[in-house]
Parts: sequence; C-alpha cells; structure tokens
Amino acid sequence: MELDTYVRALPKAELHLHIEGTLEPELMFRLAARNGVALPWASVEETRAAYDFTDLQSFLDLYYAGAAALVHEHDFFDLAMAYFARAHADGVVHAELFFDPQTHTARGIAFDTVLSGLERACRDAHARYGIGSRLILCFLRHLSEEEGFAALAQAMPHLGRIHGVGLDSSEKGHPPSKFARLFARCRELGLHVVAHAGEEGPPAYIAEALDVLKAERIDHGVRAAEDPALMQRLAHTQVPLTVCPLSNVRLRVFPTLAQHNLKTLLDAGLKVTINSDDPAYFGGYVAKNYIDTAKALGLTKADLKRIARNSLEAAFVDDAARAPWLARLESLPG
Ligand SMILES: Nc1ncnc2[nH]cnc12
Ligand SMILES: [Zn+2]
Repeated sequence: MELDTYVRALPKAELHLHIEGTLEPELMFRLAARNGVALPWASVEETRAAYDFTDLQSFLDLYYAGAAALVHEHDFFDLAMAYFARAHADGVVHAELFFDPQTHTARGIAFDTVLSGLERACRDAHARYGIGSRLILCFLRHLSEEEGFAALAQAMPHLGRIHGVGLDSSEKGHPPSKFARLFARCRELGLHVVAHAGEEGPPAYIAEALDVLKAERIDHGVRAAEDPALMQRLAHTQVPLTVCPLSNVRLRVFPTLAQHNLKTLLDAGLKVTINSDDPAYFGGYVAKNYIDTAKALGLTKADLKRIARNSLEAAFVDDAARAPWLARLESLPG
C-alpha cells in the first residue's frame, strides 16, 4: 500500500489542533466580508505570503489578527465543519479541539457564541462523518492567572460541554507554575488537563506542567530531549506528547523536518503522537504531517501504526469507544 493511502487508512485521533488555526485565508476573507471586519491583508495571496514565521510569537501575532474575522455562532460552526471535512478525509476518527475563548471575549464575542458554534459542528460532524470529538478550553498564558480565572467563570455554566483545559500562546517567560491555582481549580471541577510545554520553552517547563499542573498530556514537549532524566520519566510514565512536526519547522524549533527529533523520542520509548497544531498556517493537515515526517525521518509502517495507536490510547475517551478504532488499526499491515 502506498504511503499516502496507508496513512489515510490508519484510524487516528488528532489531539493537538487549535480550531482557530484551521482558518484558511479563503474562509477568513469570506467571513471578514460577511461581518464587515477589516483584515491587515489585501488578499488571500498576500495573507499566505505573510505566513513566513521566524518564531512562535511572529505566528501568534498573525493568528490572533486572523481570528478577528470570526464573529457569529455560524462562523465558528463553518470553521469547525471545514476542519472536520479535512480531518475525515485524512482518516481522523476522533478530534480534540482546542479553542481560545479569551481571544474572542476580548473582542466582545460572547463565550456562548463560540462554544455553541463549535459544539453544533461537533454534533454535525459525528452525524455526517462518524467523527468523535472533545472541546478543550485553552487559557492564554501571556495573560494573567486572574484573567484565566475570569475565563473559567464564563465557562462555568457550560462545563458539561467542555472536557478539559489547556495552556497555550507565548511560552517563553510564562511558565506553567504561573497558572498553578487556576489548574488546581480546573482539576477540582473534574476537567482533564493538558498544557503546551517544551515547544520554545525549556525542559523545566515540561516538568512543571507535570508536577504543578498535573498535565495528562504534554503539547509539543520536543525539548524534553535536552534532559535525559525527563526523557526517562516520560518513557516510564507514558505521558503522551502531542508533537506537531510541520509546525515545529515553520516556527523554527527545528531547521528542517529531517532534523526533527520525533524519531529519537519514539525510539526512546516515549508515547509520541503526530498532530497538525494550526494547519491553515503551517501548510498541512494531519495526514501530511504523518507523510512528510515519515519521508524525512524514514519512519516505517510499524512506526506510523504505533503513532496512530498512541493517539487512540491518549484520547480522552473510554475503552468502549476506543475498541473499534483499535481493532481497525490492528487489521492493517505494518
Ligand atoms: N503552536 C502553538 N503554541 C502555542 N500557542 C499556540 N496557539 C496556537 N498555536 C500555538
Ligand atoms: Zn499548539
């Protein structure tokens, strides 16, 4: 079986996906026109040309600017449905969507507008494609813990619709410990906990995410490779890493895909998964992340199958939901 066909046939979960990062320029311009929102770019082409990032912050500046096109419930619905259609084509059977409510409430968009649009898309995607999904509220770490508590207060009436919380945005200078009390409260509320750590920030941030926030998965985590004791810990505990190879290259965490450490992490026994992060900005959805990484690092079908299996095992679902996906996965060669 050809690599492309094989990757798409693998049942997989996408566990690191910012829904705002799936806003393709074409939809961004349609929504901006529909909503009378001014964008900093004149055309779709000019927008794509601006996606020449030097680091995480240079991306985040554009990502927050693009999100301004999202205003109405229907916009969030359209955004998520466009993602689910692509995810389905890539063989995704389950997706855990990050969303950044503070990006929207700061512009006067109601929390419920964001959540209702996304939730309706999750329901429709299940009916149309059979894709399972979860919504994970991410706190913006460049803002204060107090502002995080304000976002949590807005989320409180809707907690039945939110499965977990995460931590994203500018990593350097904003360690996980800044949000210790907020995440303790989220855990008391029964929410799952994940956190971006070790993308641009040091390995110590990964340890803090585990020790202080009690993160159940680490988003990115690639800088763990700099700390042998942390590598051993991650291999021993099997805390999943949601690695995003194309993102890492576009944000210059690694100079090229051939220099990415995913295979090193995998061979050291860590529970590595492959995800797309912000595919509209980084040039590829999840299947392209699998395929390009496989080609660049010489991953075998057995490696790819293991990565897909890891993603299913790391998803926040019960074993009954996982069983048919795993059975289908194991029936494939490799
Ligand atoms: N890769 C990333 N790192 C941190 N925050 C983000 N928000 C969206 N994408 C992100
Ligand atoms: Zn991310």
